[in-house]
Amino acid sequence: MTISRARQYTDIISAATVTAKAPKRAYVTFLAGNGDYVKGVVGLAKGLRKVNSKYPLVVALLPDVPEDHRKILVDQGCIIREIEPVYPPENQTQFAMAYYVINYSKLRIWEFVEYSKMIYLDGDIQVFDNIDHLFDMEDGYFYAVMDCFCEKTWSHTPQYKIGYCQQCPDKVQWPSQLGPKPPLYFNAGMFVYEPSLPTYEDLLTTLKVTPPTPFAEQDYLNMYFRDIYRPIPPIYNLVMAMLWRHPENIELDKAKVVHYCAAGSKPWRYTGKEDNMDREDIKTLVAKWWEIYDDESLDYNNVVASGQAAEADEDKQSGLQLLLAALSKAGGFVHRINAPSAA
Ligand SMILES: O=c1ccn([C@@H]2O[C@H](COP(=O)(O)OP(=O)(O)O)[C@@H](O)[C@H]2O)c(=O)[nH]1
Ligand SMILES: OC[C@H]1O[C@H](O[C@@H]2[C@@H](O)[C@H](O)[C@@H](O)[C@H](O)[C@@H]2O)[C@H](O)[C@@H](O)[C@H]1O
Ligand SMILES: [Mn+2]
Repeated sequence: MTISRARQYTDIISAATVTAKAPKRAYVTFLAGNGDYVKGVVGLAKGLRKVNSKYPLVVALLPDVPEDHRKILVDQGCIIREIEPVYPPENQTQFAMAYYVINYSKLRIWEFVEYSKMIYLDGDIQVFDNIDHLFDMEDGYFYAVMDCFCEKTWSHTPQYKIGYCQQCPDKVQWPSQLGPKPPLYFNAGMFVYEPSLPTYEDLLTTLKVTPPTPFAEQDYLNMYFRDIYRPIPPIYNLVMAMLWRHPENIELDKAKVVHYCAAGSKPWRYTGKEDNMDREDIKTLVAKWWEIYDDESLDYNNVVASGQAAEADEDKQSGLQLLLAALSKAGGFVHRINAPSAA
């Protein structure tokens, strides 16, 4: 084989290895409307930066998110991806919250197949400790934290009516006359999943023939992934109501992810007037959220600038070392520079 042919093969192999990149991972959140949830997403982006997460934050946003909000997110280092809304079939359902109807649009994130694995986080979530290790959990499952049925948002359900909650299954036994105990049910504000086009297509097709229910896409995702759902500890999604509903299941100081989903707990709208919002732990969690949101050192441009400054400094240092090394070849000169000054 001639040299040039061997060289050709080497070039092809090196090109192939470059293109066969390691599978990509990212966090992803969802943003709709022109309201103040954009503050939640900015807070989340800064929180992930503060815990030195290795992966970027993708924001799946609806067409109604205004240009100035998109710029804010790009300036915070987010990767924005516009998605089309997903609506459930025509229905008379009374959603637990009227705006939940837009949450079906979250289903678009299964189309982000340039990523092999993603962690979805609601915009009203903050990450206080690094959770990158969750990406290394076994593939082929849907990981999320179990929800709680005790808030009045669940008053439409049989479990609420009889006082049953999966967080304390022995407190009120599930009566056999109501049929089988409900399967484990997760909160859809945080989950670890693998984007996949076949799953994406099937999610949208199945949705067309699935009557909507009060918790909208959360109910739907629970039904759809029921067979591969694996519960993960509540430290990965502290559903706020757990603090007063099941304090025995919570170790607040160990919570890595806090979900500001209780009524009145959204930090950017917090007044402290709603039920439970005057609790000291809630006030502390809201203050912790604002500490990150207001921390300018966590702004993407400042982090990049300080990184560039450090790099420039490093370059300067290594440049100086190179210069000194070159000079040392000139014999002795460097000793005078390095020689400790006579005390
Ligand atoms: O006006 C809205 C309402 C919701 N969301 C997004 O949809 C998610 C789910 O809604 P929310 O967190 O309010 O539901 P909860 O967890 O409080 O039930 C939010 O976190 C946001 O990411 C949004 O961007 N704009
Ligand atoms: O569209 C349905 C939503 O349902 C869930 O929120 C609920 C749920 O957590 C209840 O258990 C609480 O009682 C309630 O306060 C809270 O709003 C998800 O957090 C959210 O992302 C989204 O899927
Ligand atoms: Mn939420």
